[in-house]
Amino acid sequence: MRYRCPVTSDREEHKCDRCDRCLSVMDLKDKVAVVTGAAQGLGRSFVEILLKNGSKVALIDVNKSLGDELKSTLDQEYGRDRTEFFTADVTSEEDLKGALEKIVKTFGRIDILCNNAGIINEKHWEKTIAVNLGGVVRGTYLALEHMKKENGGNGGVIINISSMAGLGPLPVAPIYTATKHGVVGFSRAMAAVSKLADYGVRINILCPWFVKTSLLSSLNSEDYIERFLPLKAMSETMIQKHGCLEADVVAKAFLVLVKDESKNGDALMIDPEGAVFISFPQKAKDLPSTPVNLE
Ligand SMILES: NC(=O)C1=CN([C@@H]2O[C@H](COP(=O)(O)OP(=O)(O)OC[C@H]3O[C@@H](n4cnc5c(N)ncnc54)[C@H](O)[C@@H]3O)[C@@H](O)[C@H]2O)C=CC1
Ligand SMILES: CCCCCC(=O)/C=C/[C@H]1C=CC(=O)[C@@H]1CCCCCCC(=O)O
Repeated sequence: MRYRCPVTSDREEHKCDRCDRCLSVMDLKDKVAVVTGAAQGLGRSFVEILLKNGSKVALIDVNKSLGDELKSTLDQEYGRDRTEFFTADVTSEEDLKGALEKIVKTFGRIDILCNNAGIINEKHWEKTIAVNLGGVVRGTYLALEHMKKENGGNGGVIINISSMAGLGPLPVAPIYTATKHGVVGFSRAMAAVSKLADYGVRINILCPWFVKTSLLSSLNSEDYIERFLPLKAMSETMIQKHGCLEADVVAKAFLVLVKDESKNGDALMIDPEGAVFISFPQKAKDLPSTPVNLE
């Protein structure tokens, strides 16, 4: 079917502010993407939408059995050369550094990184900080070494998965809330660094509402929310009132952040009513517009 602009209905060259022709849209064909926490849930949905858009995808997860199982499933649907699975713990510098080096050796480059691995554990809260915030920081820093133009990289985009708990309090999980707020702040700051240092890498944030995955069951278990268990009814009420998202719907919002090359330092919130870009308080002061050499 011939292309028709959704805004102007034009079929020829034109100017508008929404369609793929006019928006600077990243072509995902033959790009190399990396997804952490890829073996199930949202990570699996991000892997699948990237494959459907023509990318090659490196899957990283600490769960070897689930990762091997998914790799085998994807081989049958997309062919063996479109994906690779690497067992790695995002809290380990050695693991994640090694995995990214193997990925560059295998696929030759990294164009897209999704720091998705995350847990809810208010009992062992130091682990939650290590995975949800430490893992995002580590993945961002390690991938930038391969992606930034000053290192001979091709640039690209990093999508860090926060949560709506990165924008407001989730009382049943205060440490989870803190880590997700940290992901928002860190990612927006690194997006500014990338712009100032001319890395050529966009860094964006995805903030989903409750999604039907295995993580959600953590909110009902004393093993994971411990002293906040009496508050679990709050989350149940929110889910009953507003509903729960499907992972493949969240993946469509993820794709917007990947493809729209005008987005850097932007946070996209998605809940059952839809997706909206978050407007943050105006910057306290204007950032310098000229690139700064950080070496
Ligand atoms: N499910 C939900 O309601 C929401 C989830 N999120 C976020 O989305 C991301 C994905 O969550 P879900 O898919 O729901 O969870 P999930 O539990 O279904 O999948 C998470 C994956 O991450 C992996 N993982 C955990 N720790 C790891 C580590 N140290 N190293 C490597 N891999 C590790 C797990 O093995 C698992 O395969 C998380 O960052 C979560 O905080 C955000 C908002 C809502
Ligand atoms: C298991 C992960 C839970 C994901 C859903 C979630 O984090 C929900 C959080 C909400 C619960 C109470 C809140 O206050 C949280 C959301 C606050 C959203 C704030 C929206 C900000 C804005 O509209 O600009």
